[in-house]
Amino acid sequence: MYRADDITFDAAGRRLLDGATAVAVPGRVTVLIGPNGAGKSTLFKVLAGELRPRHGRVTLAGADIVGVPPARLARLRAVLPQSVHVAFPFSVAEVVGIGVADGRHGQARVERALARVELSGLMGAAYDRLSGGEKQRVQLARTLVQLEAGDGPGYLLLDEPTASLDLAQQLLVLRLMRELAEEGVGVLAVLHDLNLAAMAADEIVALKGGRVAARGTPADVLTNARIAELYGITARIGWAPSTPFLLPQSAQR
Ligand SMILES: Nc1ncnc2c1ncn2[C@@H]1O[C@H](COP(=O)(O)OP(=O)(O)OP(=O)(O)O)[C@@H](O)[C@H]1O
Repeated sequence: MYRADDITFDAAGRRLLDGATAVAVPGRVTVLIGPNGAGKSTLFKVLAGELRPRHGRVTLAGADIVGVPPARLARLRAVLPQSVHVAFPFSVAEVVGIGVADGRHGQARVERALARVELSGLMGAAYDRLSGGEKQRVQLARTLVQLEAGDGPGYLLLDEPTASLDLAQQLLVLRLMRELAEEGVGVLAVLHDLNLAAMAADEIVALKGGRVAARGTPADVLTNARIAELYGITARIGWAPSTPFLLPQSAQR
């Protein structure tokens, strides 16, 4: 398992995370939700090894990731951050194959990954000319190549992977997350959209004020009381058929 346990993180004299725990489990999809400023991206960056916690540990298969060499870490887990800046005029295929395009195998992996995100037609296109949503799917394809070239199914961390995608592409990403989990990958994603979270997640972890406010199945977590506590709104909750969906109603006064 890939665990961030009891994480406390401070910045600029503020406690951004306060004893938060999140776990990516092979074969399962875990989704982090919570209001703006809850600490989701901070916890994500701690998990990814980008930020060092003040207290708590991040471990992969029992080993503290601090001691895992970066090249080994890259073969065990792939990370899709919220935004990626590509400074050079690379083609789509070059971005997708960054770091792992080893000859014929690399080329085949790049082609497979682009087909999975339905962007085969853009293989030779200039990355910097793509739309925001296309860039996001190209970056997702990059993580697929990285996982395929890695040691074992591995783990995939996604920060807001559906942020600039239309409805069809959101569903594509959800379907990919599920397929990867079925292939044994441990998937952990930050999602804002609670309906997408309900559709995607085996387990939801809800953060508020840097603490875990709730965790469990979508049906456990997405209740009226929790939604009010987390977001200060009321919501109408329906079922489709056993997955909850939410219609936000009004801010609580
Ligand atoms: N380096 C930093 N220094 C000071 N405060 C920070 C720093 N990084 C984040 N914060 C603050 O920490 C809080 C949590 O930020 P974070 O980005 O983790 O929240 P989030 O849950 O991902 O929010 P959002 O949904 O808006 O993306 C916010 O109030 C943010 O302003």
